[in-house]
Amino acid sequence: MTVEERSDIQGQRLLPVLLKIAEEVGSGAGSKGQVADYIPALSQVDPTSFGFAVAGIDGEVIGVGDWQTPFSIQSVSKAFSLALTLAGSGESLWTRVGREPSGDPFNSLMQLEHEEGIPRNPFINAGALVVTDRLLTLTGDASATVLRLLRTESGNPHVDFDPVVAASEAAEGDRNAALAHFMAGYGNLENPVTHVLKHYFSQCSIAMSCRDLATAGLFLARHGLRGDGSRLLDRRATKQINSLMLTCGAYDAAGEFAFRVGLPGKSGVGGGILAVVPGLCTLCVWSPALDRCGNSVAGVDALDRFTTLTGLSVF
Ligand SMILES: NC(=O)CC[C@H](N)C(=O)O
Repeated sequence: MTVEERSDIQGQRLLPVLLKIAEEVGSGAGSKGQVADYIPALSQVDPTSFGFAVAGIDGEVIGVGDWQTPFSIQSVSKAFSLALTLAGSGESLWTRVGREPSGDPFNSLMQLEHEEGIPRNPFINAGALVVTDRLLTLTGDASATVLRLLRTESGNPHVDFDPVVAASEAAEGDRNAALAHFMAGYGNLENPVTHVLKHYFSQCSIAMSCRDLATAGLFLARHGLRGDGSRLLDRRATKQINSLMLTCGAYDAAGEFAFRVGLPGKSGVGGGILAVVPGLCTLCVWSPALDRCGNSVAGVDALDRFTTLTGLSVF
């Protein structure tokens, strides 16, 4: 038996765990932390929202709370653009972006100057901009390629960009523009800054529910296999993405996330977190109130409790 064939998640067994977490954590969602307010579209989201979904590698999905409500996936999209880029161009990406935790905020410029335009990892904004740039060269339309993957793997053809969110990201995008121009100055972008930014903002604006995001991320739990059984990534690349999610997926709180949750995870300032139990399932939790590093307060708490209660962590 290979790891891909390990048993199903036995959703009925896990449902009481999710219900307990929804009661203990979800009921207090919004009481700690702040909803992202750098763009109006995100600041208007109800801070008390809480959803949690678990998707098994066989496709079974269970969830509680607002698990079917779409939210802005923001930086969770970075895991998918990285997967597509590694699938398309393999190892060559690693000459242009590093693999070490940054220890700095996700939109920091400081480190980029020290390291001469080579971002520390693909999950800080600078690194994600390089990944988007590569995907743009590879496909001609980076954000449409990410959207197509998310639609196909979630099985939901209605997953879409949110043009209002994308437009306000662009309107408030000076920091990301600075990062992109800076890297262009070091010769680390292949496409015009405006194109790269447009595709980056679009991929961040995609709206999805916990149900759809957990399902779409299952290739990370299936060692690279897509829902139809075809291969998106080889085992090695999938292992590498999961490893990066563990070490770099929660910005400058990645150490704290690994300490508490014990799983690869990627968070976004929309309040979503996608986590992976390799060989078994994916988890997606959403609650919009964030800590000072930009991670969902209730989301991290819920994942911490889930892995503790079930023993489903990589440790
Ligand atoms: N950490 C995030 O989710 C950041 C995404 C956001 N769109 C930005 O680029 O600032």
